[in-house]
Amino acid sequence: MISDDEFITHKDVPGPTKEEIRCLVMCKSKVSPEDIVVDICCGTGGLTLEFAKRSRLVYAVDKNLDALNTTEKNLKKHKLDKKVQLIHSDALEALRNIETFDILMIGGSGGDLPLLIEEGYQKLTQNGKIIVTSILLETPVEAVQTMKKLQMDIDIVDVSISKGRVMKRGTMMLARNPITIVTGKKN
Ligand SMILES: C[S@@+](CC[C@H](N)C(=O)[O-])C[C@H]1O[C@@H](n2cnc3c(N)ncnc32)[C@H](O)[C@@H]1O
Repeated sequence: MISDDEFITHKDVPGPTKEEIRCLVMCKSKVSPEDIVVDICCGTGGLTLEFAKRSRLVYAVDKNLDALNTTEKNLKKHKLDKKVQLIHSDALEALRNIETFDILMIGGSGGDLPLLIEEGYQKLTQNGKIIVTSILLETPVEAVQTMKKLQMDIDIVDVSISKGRVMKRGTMMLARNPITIVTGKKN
């Protein structure tokens, strides 16, 4: 796993998905070296880079050019740029133009989540997975409702991570936002 402080960041782009959450996403995705992955809403590239290390090809999509440029810088820094195709586009439009894939990662939806899941499902290979990570309460509910309609196998994990800061007097545990990870597998 790449440490959080090894990512180049940009003031107008949300930082990378935290290392411990990336770890869980990789575990839930069961990504393999043959897989094609689509990471929509790639942001700083936190998940794009982890998938690139473990798969055949990643399509990284973001509508914000600063985000794509930041992802590109991080890919170059970690020598993973050959594995990734960057797409500057709205998520739904990008999905409509990609033929097929094994894993669809949705790390932000801009309000189109059910549509994204439905469109992604059509292109997903047998046993392929759609993963949704969220800090909002409503997003996992929307994801589960849509995946249920599509008769996917659904796994839901909600994690609250605290990181320890070692100080002179002792160690202070600092809480981070709870994150929900919803994974749907196509039957
Ligand atoms: C929280 S960040 C993703 C962080 C990323 N997973 C990482 O680990 O670095 C969300 C990103 O989603 C992008 N985004 C939001 N709605 C979008 C949409 N409809 N189409 C494409 N990108 C979108 C934003 O521009 C932003 O860069």
